[in-house]
Amino acid sequence: MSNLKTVFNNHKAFIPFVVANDPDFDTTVQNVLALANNGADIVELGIPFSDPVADGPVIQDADLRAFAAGVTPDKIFDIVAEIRKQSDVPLIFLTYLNIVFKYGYDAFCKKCQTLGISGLVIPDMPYEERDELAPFADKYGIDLVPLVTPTSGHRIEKIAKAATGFIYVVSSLGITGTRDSFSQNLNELIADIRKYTAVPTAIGFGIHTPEQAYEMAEIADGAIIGSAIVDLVAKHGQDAPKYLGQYAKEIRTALDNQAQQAV
Ligand SMILES: O=P(O)(O)OC[C@@H](O)[C@@H](O)c1c[nH]c2ccccc12
Repeated sequence: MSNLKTVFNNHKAFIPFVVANDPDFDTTVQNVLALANNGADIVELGIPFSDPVADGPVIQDADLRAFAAGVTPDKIFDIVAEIRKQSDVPLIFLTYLNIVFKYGYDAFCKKCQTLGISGLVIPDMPYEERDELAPFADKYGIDLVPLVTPTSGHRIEKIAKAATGFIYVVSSLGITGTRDSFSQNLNELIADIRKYTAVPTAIGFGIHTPEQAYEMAEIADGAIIGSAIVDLVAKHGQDAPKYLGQYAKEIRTALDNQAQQAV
């Protein structure tokens, strides 16, 4: 098991997402450092994929920019190595299963351990198929962070009982992208998860304002933000680190205010 769970101790976690190699190698490194230095607890690095079925247009476009700049899994490992020279912020990969399969389960997980990648979020790997990868993740101490959605229903028990690191609670049905409202049943969903595990929960999908982050932190242990950040990268290109830093500060403040309220 990795260091992920401890991030949540007495703290609302901020988990931003960026696409690796968008728009290039150096900017990705600087973006992650800007997020880490301004309040991110875990940074989720997206590995671009040709058929990202769970992703909306903002992240699809970022994947295309990353491909245009020549991304490969090994280049992403080099990005992580560069980040590691300057930061020990916990990192996780968001990747589709085919990337890991093609690289080789053992080789991929081993590389993650070497570079200090704490966990993997794999949206197209259902619970029922995790046994293929789980032995390798366990061998190298990598958490497989599962997704629970508003339609997980009776599957929540087994998903929660097998979870390590944290549980990614999907705020609403559909694909990634900013939204103005979320599923009405998030409180019940999280109460259901908590019947089976003490592993922390973080909500993602659609969050973009500090107010929404605050609201999600009332319900869960953390907030995950992707498209809003990727959108800043699209707008500002190589100047993005500055904007990501400012944005991270705003979200950090909102989450800390919520935690204060809760005391
Ligand atoms: O972009 P949003 O709506 O803020 O959602 C988080 C998200 O970007 C990130 O966690 C993510 C990117 N691609 C995914 C695919 C599936 C699940 C989650 C993701």
